[in-house]
Amino acid sequence: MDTTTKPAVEFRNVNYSADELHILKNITGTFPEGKITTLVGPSGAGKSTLFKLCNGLRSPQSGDILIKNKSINDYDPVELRRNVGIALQSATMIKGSVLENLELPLALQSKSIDHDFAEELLHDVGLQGDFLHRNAKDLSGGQRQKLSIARTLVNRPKILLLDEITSSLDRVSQHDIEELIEKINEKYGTTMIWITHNLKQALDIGHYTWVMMNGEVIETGESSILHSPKNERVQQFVKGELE
Ligand SMILES: Nc1ncnc2c1ncn2[C@@H]1O[C@H](COP(=O)(O)OP(=O)(O)OP(=O)(O)O)[C@@H](O)[C@H]1O
Repeated sequence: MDTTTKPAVEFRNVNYSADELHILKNITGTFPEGKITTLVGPSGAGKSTLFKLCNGLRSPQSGDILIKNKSINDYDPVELRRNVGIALQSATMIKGSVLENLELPLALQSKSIDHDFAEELLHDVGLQGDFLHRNAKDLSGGQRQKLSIARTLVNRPKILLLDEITSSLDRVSQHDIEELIEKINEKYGTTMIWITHNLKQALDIGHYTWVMMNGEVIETGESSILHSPKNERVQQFVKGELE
């Protein structure tokens, strides 16, 4: 892993269990600041659970998670949400306009969004300003995902967690979103952690990768390790022999 870049997120011996299941086992590692790191691994490896620990939805039984060198335990929930945004595969919308959806993170803090800022956010994700007054339910899947990403940018998070954000999209929209994430990463230096089942995407877009299996981090490094992994189980995984 990169030793020259500061970590945006650091896991130190993190263990997490639920219902007597040891889901994350002694996770140690860093997600470098300003880089895109992909999180890959078979279904049930613990990838989404790791995200829930990063944004405070779950707490580990032991170990520590540092966000920008400060223990996650020392963040209040609003400060944590401002620093760590999340976008999900489902890109869930509330009933109403694009503007109302974009405003949601601020509405939760009883604030409204500045119109110019709303247009700038749409522009950042490649949507025209006149989308603001459209009904969110009329958007295509790709447009909904762009809006969902714009919504996570309202708080200008330093870290963005992306959970399978392209897996329900067609190839063109998928490519659009990949370009968009690269653009945001370059423009704002946002650290991205991206769960994907698409290894080509991990190779094309990710600077670094973590390979997880059965709650453990098995191999990490530059994304190119996916071309020739050292670990035998990771070799099987990249050949598609593990589900
Ligand atoms: N609250 C919970 N109680 C019990 N088991 C859980 C809980 N949350 C997750 N698990 C289990 O922990 C394991 C890891 O789940 P997780 O969703 O993190 O995996 P994943 O790598 O994201 O999988 P996928 O790629 O299929 O989304 C799974 O076996 C899951 O069933």
